[in-house]
Amino acid sequence: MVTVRDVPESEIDQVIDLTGIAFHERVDDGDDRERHRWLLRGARRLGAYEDGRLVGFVGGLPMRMSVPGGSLACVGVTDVVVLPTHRRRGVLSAMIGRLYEDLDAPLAALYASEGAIYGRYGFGHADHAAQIEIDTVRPWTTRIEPAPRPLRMVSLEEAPKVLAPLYERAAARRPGQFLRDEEWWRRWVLTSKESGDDALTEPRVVVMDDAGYVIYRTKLDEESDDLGRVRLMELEGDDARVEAALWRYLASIDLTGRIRGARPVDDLVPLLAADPDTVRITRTWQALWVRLADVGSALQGRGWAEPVDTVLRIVDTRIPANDGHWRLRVTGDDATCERTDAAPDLTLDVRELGTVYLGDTALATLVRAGLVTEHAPGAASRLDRALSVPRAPFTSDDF
Ligand SMILES: CC(=O)SCCNC(=O)CCNC(=O)[C@H](O)C(C)(C)COP(=O)(O)OP(=O)(O)OC[C@H]1O[C@@H](n2cnc3c(N)ncnc32)[C@H](O)[C@@H]1OP(=O)(O)O
Repeated sequence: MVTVRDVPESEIDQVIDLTGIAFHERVDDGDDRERHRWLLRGARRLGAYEDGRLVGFVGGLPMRMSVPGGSLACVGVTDVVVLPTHRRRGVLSAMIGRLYEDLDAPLAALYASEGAIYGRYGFGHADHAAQIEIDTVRPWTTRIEPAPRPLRMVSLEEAPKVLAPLYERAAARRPGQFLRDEEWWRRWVLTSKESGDDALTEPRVVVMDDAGYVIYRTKLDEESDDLGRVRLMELEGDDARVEAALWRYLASIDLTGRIRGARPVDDLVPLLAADPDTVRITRTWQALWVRLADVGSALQGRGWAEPVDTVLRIVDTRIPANDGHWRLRVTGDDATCERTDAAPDLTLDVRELGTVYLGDTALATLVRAGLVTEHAPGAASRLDRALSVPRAPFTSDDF
């Protein structure tokens, strides 16, 4: 018989060993394990136990996510694992059920190892990422004049303080970003570990003071005579000229001939490049999944692009407090979302609400796909106009 309960701090190493088995990873003693311990110490830890032995785990990180017009508390769901000997017996469902009993944030979010898993728990894919590759073998220039201000390389020690205000501004402009404290910067972002590629250098940080920054790693191609590569981790600029200067800097790094990185789908670089043939989007993928844990607070807590007054029939089989009719009324800067008995304009599963919440996918497209029912003609398009965001949502942090 499997039971679900909190995992004490003393058992964190057992959790890490379990994740190694489920994710097919080596978990050596060392920096990676210490980093993982740190992450789990700060998490809500739910374990599934059989005869006192840990057979499943779900972690919940207390995070804060940028949403249109501000930020909201969000549980970052991580390290979801079940021992291979116990799979497909409902262990994950039991752990998620327990997690949902006392989620203390309007939102939950996760990265899915497989897209087929989390829709049933009310998560919808909420943003996309694009893999951008830039050929920089020949001199690379931009169509606009890059900001002429100097760039300086900053040590990893100094970086969190310098980058924090720049990142906060960037997160305020773009939904889907997680706010960071100094420890998160040091242990999670600016770390030489977990790059997924041992040949990559530690992160390099280059800043244009009070305007933008780039974090990247580099790697020489030892198997061929090709030039090395720049692995872009983050690039944020307050305006296009600052971004142009940062891209041009990356393109000019000696002994490298290619830049590669995961970027927002509306990244400016394909437009900025003087020779657009040098920039390729090699693939796009669904990145973060979002779950509205508390529909009322999540809808009330985000900013809206236009006034709207609509009734939604939300179907939520896992969190009953969300299930039912909700009236969303947005006037000026004020938004209310309350229960109602009124007839709905739209009927949708809470999963679909996660998909449209950050402005990534249009509700009208979900109506077209037969996933949302529109009772009042035009209701989806009206809500889409209110949901719309000036920049595509994107998430830099992986967890
Ligand atoms: C945020 C993250 O950490 S993502 C990482 C997820 N973890 C992994 O990929 C590691 C390897 N896999 C595992 O550890 C496990 O197989 C898990 C966690 C994915 C699933 O755990 P299980 O205990 O087997 O899931 P459980 O038995 O509760 O299944 C619940 C439902 O999900 C379905 N399901 C579970 N895993 C999958 C999957 N990989 N693909 C499709 N459906 C799945 C089951 O069929 C079941 O469906 P039903 O409710 O219609 O009957």
